[in-house]
Amino acid sequence: MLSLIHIHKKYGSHEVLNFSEWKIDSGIHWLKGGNGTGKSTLFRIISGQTPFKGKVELNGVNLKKEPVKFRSIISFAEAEPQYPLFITGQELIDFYTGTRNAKASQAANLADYFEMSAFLNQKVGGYSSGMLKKLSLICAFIGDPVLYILDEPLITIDIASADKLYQLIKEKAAQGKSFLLSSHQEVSADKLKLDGVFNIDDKQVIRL
Ligand SMILES: Nc1ncnc2c1ncn2[C@@H]1O[C@H](COP(=O)(O)OP(=O)(O)OP(=O)(O)O)[C@@H](O)[C@H]1O
Repeated sequence: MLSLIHIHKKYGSHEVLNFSEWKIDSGIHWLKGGNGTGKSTLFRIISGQTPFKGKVELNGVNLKKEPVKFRSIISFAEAEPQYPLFITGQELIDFYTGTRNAKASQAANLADYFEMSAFLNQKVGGYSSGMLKKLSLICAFIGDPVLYILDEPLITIDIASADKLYQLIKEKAAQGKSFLLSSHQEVSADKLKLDGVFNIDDKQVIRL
């Protein structure tokens, strides 16, 4: 499903990632690693958000050769989402719905599911960190991508929302969708059956 070949990533002279190959099949995958080991960097590479050396392919679609097609089949939720403070949640959702050719009803259902509907006409600048995170998760689930990349999806959201997120991931995975998750908290096996657990160590991605 996803393959990364000969990946090199530096910020200035600071090399963060350097490995020859990482391949994963479809399923739910969890990426571990201490602070600053490169999890977010790896996710940004796969989602086409940062320049890198190497090759990334998802279901045979090459990120560098077909960037628009590639981006249309992935969804990425940042660990710490940042949006212009003056837009409303609804405006952001409408943007995602439009660019992903999704139905407005899908976003409305997601907003209801995460109990965000009442806040969507407020400006994002007034949101709490948990509300902002839930908005980013709603946006990530808009459309019909192949792979969902959720960077630290559990931070700042309450327990009920985390359980809802687990449920949604399970439903999507049952439909054949794949997930790449990072979390400093343990993902308990009774909540989510993981197909792969990986660690970033010494610039490499290692299966645990
Ligand atoms: N935009 C950037 N410019 C310069 N250095 C960066 C940038 N982004 C990340 N880094 C550096 O790259 C390294 C990896 O950072 P990254 O955010 O990918 O780690 P992480 O594993 O996600 O960390 P955490 O668990 O703390 O969120 C760190 O040393 C960080 O300082």
